Amino acid sequence: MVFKFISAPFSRDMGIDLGTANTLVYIKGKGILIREPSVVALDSSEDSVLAVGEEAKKMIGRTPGNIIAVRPMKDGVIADFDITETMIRHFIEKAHKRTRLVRPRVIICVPSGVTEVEKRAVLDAARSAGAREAYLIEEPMAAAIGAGLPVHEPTGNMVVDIGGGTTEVAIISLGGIVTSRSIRIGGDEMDEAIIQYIKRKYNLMIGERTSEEIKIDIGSAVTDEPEKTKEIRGRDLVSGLPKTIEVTAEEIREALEEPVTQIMDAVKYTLEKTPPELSADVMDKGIVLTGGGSLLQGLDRLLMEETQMPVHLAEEPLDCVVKGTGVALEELESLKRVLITPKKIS
Ligand SMILES: Nc1ncnc2c1ncn2[C@@H]1O[C@H](COP(=O)(O)OP(=O)(O)OP(=O)(O)O)[C@@H](O)[C@H]1O
Repeated sequence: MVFKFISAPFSRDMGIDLGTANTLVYIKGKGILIREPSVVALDSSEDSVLAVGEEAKKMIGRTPGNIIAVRPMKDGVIADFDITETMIRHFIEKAHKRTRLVRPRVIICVPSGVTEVEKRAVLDAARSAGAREAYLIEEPMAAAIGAGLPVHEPTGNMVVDIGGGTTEVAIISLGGIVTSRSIRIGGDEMDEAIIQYIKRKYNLMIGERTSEEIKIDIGSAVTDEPEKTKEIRGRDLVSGLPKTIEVTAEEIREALEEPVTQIMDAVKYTLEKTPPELSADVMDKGIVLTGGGSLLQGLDRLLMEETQMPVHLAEEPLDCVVKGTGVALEELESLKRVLITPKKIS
């Protein structure tokens, strides 16, 4: 007997977490298919795109004069619209294996601080990249949905999403954001703080990638192993030559103190502005941390000490936002209320 497999038709509707550091794409019915750095490499002499994503990230800080590696979403806003559009188009096409037969519905997650002009720009980029309908969802809402919080219930849910460029703090109840605060401090700022610290203390210049590695390997908000060390390489600012030094976990904790304190202050500020009934709910259920920055060692513990509230790190914090856009896609009709732009574009 010959079996004939007929592939079930599946919708290519997609959710995109357009992050400062990483872009993730969720395809309805399939899950997360793309997870790549939000970086585009350009050849400035020919004005052409050389690489997008992982391949482009490898070029950061290592490019010859005519090639530039750009992060179009620096600081949680669209720093360069044309390049952002190129990046969105690339990821949409990649997720569709470069077929252009299906015009998908797309939900894009943007930081809550973006301006109306930027929102329109993202929608236009999605449309020109082939979307049939495009919607926007705010990052803290997507993060809360993705972390499995009951956002529709009449109860206070607090989410702190620490991304690359921004930290978004929000209290959500009944499908809406009641109080929120968005600051331009996130993982990137932590990397920068490490660069500045090493420069000040050791007269050594290190690059963004090295500094991110230091943060991930030995960085912390409160450290249990202050003596732990890491060897790092950079350029001596006096001799101009390459040099290797050792830094301790305690030094890196000190370097990260300022951005970490700013995140703590943003959470406390939001709690102060929260209506009492909702803060009582948060007191019971706790604060949920999402986003890659929340993986900084000891950050959850410090937040617990500073707020005297329970703090939970979401499962797979880097994926919460895109998972939230995925849920929004699956339940588009009932969730339209939480989408910023319910009006379809076509
Ligand atoms: N284990 C870790 N410890 C500390 N930081 C980490 C860890 N893993 C990832 N990060 C940091 O998380 C950040 C990226 O997080 P994420 O992908 O959630 O941000 P994003 O969604 O791209 O940014 P945004 O939300 O600002 O648009 C980077 O700064 C990265 O260095």
